[in-house]
Amino acid sequence: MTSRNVSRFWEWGKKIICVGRNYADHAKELNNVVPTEPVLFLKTPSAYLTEGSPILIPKYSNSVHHEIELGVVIGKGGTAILQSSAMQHVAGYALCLDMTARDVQDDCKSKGLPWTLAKAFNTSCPVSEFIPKERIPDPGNVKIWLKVNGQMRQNGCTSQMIFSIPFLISYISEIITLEEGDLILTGTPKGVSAVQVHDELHAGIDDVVSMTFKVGRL
Ligand SMILES: CC(=O)CC(=O)C(=O)O
Ligand SMILES: [Mg+2]
Repeated sequence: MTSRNVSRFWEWGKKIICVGRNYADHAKELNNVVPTEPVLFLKTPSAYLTEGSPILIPKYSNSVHHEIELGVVIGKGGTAILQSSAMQHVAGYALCLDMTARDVQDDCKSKGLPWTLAKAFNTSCPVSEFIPKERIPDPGNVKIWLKVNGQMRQNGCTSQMIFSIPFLISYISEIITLEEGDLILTGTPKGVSAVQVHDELHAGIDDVVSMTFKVGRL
């Protein structure tokens, strides 16, 4: 038994594993090919942000995009987890933002460089409160939405994911051992766009959870 409470997973310093291009409509809006295998990248724990503190646009970017995503919080670790038992490793969920310095990412892509500067900067992973798994009986069919200053920008459904949550847990755990407190970001639907200083981002999962973040600059 651990004395820590997974409902405050962002304080644990564990891994943030992100899946990219998991929605065909988003891959297409950025002129990316629709993948046949998951595209993975990482954020560091200093990317975590909870409500009440602002998202900070880094000095080196002029185009930071919002990406609303369903996050899966791991409750029981494992390596080479079978798809059939993958959901037993889930403690719950969180609504997450994969804030992305798109101009930097485009530059990295053109030079064949890794995406760390674009994806892993401090405050690049705002998260909602923890949602126990019982509150989302079918995580493969929930609506995730995001408004900027009251205007709907992203309004997708996790049923549009190319790779399901059990598949992702199994696939990732073959490569990277999953631990209690890790977070998997499952990709974003279409509608990503640049945010500006003083913007207000308001997002939700069906009627399960909502969260609000303001945007600032370093
Ligand atoms: C092109 C991307 O930034 C991929 C990504 O993060 C996604 O959610 O899709
Ligand atoms: Mg993303």
